[in-house]
Amino acid sequence: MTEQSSTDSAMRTITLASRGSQLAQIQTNIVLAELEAAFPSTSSGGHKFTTSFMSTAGDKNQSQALYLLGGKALWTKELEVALKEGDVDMLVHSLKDVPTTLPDGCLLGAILKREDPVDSLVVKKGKSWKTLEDLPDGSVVGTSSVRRVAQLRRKFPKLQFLDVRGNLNTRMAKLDAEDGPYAALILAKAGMVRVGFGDRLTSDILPPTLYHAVSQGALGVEIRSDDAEALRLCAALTHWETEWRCLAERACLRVLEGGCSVPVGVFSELSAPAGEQKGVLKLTGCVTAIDGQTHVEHAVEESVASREEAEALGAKLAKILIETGAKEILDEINIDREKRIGEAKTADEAAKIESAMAAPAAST
Ligand SMILES: NCc1[nH]cc(CCC(=O)O)c1CC(=O)O
Repeated sequence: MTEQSSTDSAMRTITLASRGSQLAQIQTNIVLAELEAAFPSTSSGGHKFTTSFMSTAGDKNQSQALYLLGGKALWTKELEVALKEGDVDMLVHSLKDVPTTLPDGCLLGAILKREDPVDSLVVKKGKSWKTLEDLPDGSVVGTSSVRRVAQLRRKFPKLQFLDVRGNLNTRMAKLDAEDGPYAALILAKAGMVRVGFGDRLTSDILPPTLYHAVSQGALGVEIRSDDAEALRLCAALTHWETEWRCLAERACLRVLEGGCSVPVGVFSELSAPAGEQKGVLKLTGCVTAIDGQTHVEHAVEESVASREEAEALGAKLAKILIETGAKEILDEINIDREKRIGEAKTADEAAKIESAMAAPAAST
């Protein structure tokens, strides 16, 4: 450690890092701007903030289906190595891509105010369809999320769902390609709005038609557990209502995971009296079989006065879902996973399926 950083923390430069995609860079710059506004530099010093962008396993492999890729830390693992080594100080993530259990030595320092968490429809350029109901029978809808496919197969049995990969620009190009297969895509509204594609969204797909992913629309900042200075800075970024909702949603997913990737959807609302840090949290969750045949849904509602109480409510919802049918869905997914691992031709392929199917990344 240099003398400067050990004696004068005000002079420390804090490096914010993320993936290098356009969306990730925009998100990191949102956090940068908030930090610079909250901690302006003064003539006598103050904080310096800078950014660093890196590509991850998820970025490098855009041809394989998400569920066949490297497991739950697809987007975060390489960044966490840089964080732990001290090369960077804060990781800016889409919270929905952050595994529900963080590696030892890392913690979520901040959760920022959420954008609308809903999923929305984007239709091919030149088409006049606005909603899923408008699409002709047999239309191909692009999404790489098993959660969306599972829920929508039930309600739109005449539509076809097809994987679509790549960053948002790539996906939009695939949608609009004249000879491309897609009539429409389903994407998280938050990401589309952030990259400036908001005007392409033709309709929101709201619950109970489609429950969104856990933590969708929220940004999370991951830091080293022992970095007291980063934690102090992060406190200025956190929007407590979003934090409590997302911690409750993440607690629900953590209990449901039990080592397998599941199509989990949620919806949460927190009504808080003005000026007070407590409120009534209502959380709805659902688990849907991959083929869309079975669907379990439940809602819980309680007064909460702390993060821990919000998390406890999320865990309680998960237990109710497990008791009311989610267990059978999870068991079936596990049996399918075992079968696929058994059928794998090489140990390498088996390990790949094993880790990929332990992944919530596939359920986004
Ligand atoms: N799974 C990829 C991903 N991770 C975060 C977002 C953007 C939305 C968000 O911040 O929740 C997206 C794109 C999408 O699902 O359409």
